[in-house]
Amino acid sequence: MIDAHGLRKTFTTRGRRGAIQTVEAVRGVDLAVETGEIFGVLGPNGAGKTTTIRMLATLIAPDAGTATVAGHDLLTEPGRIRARLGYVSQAGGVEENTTPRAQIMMAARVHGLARASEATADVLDRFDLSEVADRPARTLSGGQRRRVAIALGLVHSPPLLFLDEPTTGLDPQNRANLWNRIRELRERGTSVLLSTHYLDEADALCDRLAIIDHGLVVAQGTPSELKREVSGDVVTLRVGDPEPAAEKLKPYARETRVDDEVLRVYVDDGERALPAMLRVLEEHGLGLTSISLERSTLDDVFLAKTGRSLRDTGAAA
Ligand SMILES: Nc1ncnc2c1ncn2[C@@H]1O[C@H](COP(=O)(O)OP(=O)(O)OP(=O)(O)O)[C@@H](O)[C@H]1O
Repeated sequence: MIDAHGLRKTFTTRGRRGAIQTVEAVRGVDLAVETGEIFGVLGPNGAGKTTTIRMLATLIAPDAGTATVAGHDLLTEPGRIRARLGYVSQAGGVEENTTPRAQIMMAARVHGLARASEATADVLDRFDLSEVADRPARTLSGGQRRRVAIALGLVHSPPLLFLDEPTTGLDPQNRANLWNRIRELRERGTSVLLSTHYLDEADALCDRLAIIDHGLVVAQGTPSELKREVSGDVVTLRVGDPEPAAEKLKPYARETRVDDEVLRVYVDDGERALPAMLRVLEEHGLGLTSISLERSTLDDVFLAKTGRSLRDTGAAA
């Protein structure tokens, strides 16, 4: 759905005293998004997420690089791409004094839909907005307003939807609700590219993701691939005699470590290794008092790739 190579964008602005400042917002981004997946661009504030999305959505022209988006060339066929995508900005583009129905209907007409009112009613229904559809948008809750913004981007049923930080500022319940709506989109075959600075969102919602920092992709893959690559999981066991237990568990481990009565087993995929490890301990009569599994997080990946924690960059986790 998206295949981008070497995208770059530098902004030039004039400071207060007229001095020219340049910001290299995106410094060579490669991205590949498959059809029908939820792809996340994860990074701290200012990493270049919005700029990347805006280039792929044909809203700003890249300084360098090439991309195919929804089957068309970004540089030579932006109009064709535009007809096949939906774009929801961070601000959302919802007009306070107009009703959701009127705004969505207008968007449907702009897209030239023959059955604009049916398409509007359908998208309002899918996003659980029918009951509030005829009130001015300013009277809606934050979660409802965000759903209106997404409905606006979706009324023409595009195969590709861009969502720029869709859940920022929402409470946990509204975030979970929106995650489910986004999953439903995937089930209908829509490809979704979203940006986020939430680690848990990237982990729980995205099929694959690119971690971006200072305008560069520092890692790309499924959440579990990325986590496995950098650190794997740790199984901590308390056993009567840890040394022989460590010996028996070596075939399952990258590394084992014994500290007093505690045995730590470093594995690639803890969830898979755990049943086999338990079987081995039982077979050899190595009495187990407790066992716990600590999984690595995407923050461990960010730390390994950039030398700092995403939590410490000021981004909420
Ligand atoms: N129009 C612009 N003019 C000048 N600088 C810009 C412009 N747009 C973005 N930038 C700068 O480019 C860098 C990347 O910004 P961008 O908005 O792409 O980051 P982001 O990862 O989306 O951040 P956030 O999570 O805060 O939205 C930042 O340093 C930003 O200040």
